[in-house]
Amino acid sequence: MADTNDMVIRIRGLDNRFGEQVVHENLDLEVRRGEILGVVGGSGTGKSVLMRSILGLRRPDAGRIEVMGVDARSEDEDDRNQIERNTGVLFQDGALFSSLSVGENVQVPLKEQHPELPDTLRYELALLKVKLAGLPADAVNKLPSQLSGGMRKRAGLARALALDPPLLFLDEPTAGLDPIGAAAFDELILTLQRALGLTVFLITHDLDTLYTICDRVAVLADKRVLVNAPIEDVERFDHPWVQAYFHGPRGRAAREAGAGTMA
Ligand SMILES: Nc1ncnc2c1ncn2[C@@H]1O[C@H](COP(=O)(O)OP(=O)(O)OP(=O)(O)O)[C@@H](O)[C@H]1O
Repeated sequence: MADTNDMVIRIRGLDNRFGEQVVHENLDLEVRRGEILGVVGGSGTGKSVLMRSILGLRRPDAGRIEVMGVDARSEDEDDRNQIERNTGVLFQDGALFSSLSVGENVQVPLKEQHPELPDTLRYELALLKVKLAGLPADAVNKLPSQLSGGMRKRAGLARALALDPPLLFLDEPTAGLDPIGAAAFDELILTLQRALGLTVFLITHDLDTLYTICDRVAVLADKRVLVNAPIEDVERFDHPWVQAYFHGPRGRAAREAGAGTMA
């Protein structure tokens, strides 16, 4: 059992409802420092709602969420700032401002959190993050519409890393990428996670991502986290969705293709 101090996210008894619809009921989850946690589940099981609750973007109906010791439901400005500084997020659609260049997009969180920084230094920091995300330096002055889908994801990642957060949230980062682009993005996440010592909360449907870079996998089903364990244990979990997902044709292919080759 890991030391409880190693839990960077702790969720207990989480409920989320939309009117009559119950999305989460008494959900518990812990995320350990330095791990890449893959979060999977059928469509509509509440993966994005869970991520938004952790980030404090949605107020749950019940339960307790701590992000590096800070109550995610707190409305105290210092607490909100601390969570914002500790977390970087790559949303599913990249969520870049279309009228701002890539560099300006990356500077948005820097301006909010460090308004005292001179413009030139902010620009240099943005350029550094753009390169860190594997983009060529000239991407910094381009608009998001001038980039490919894969490059836009990298730009979103550069912005997520702007404040050097210890915790990175990725919502379906490889969705919409071709297999080669997806594998390259997986590799980038793993490289950055190792180099920067990040903890990564990664929502995905991509079995290859789970097998190649995730330390543990949490499965959402029946309104809660059904199992949170290394993938070899999750595969064996006796539940119809888990069995269909991991032992269907795609699951078999991903496993045979080289499970754990990168991680
Ligand atoms: N703002 C909202 N108002 C009403 N219902 C919502 C809202 N946000 C999410 N839901 C509902 O909550 C459920 C969970 O949504 P969520 O987006 O978290 O699913 P998901 O697991 O991320 O799905 P997918 O894999 O398809 O992206 C869905 O049924 C969705 O319709």
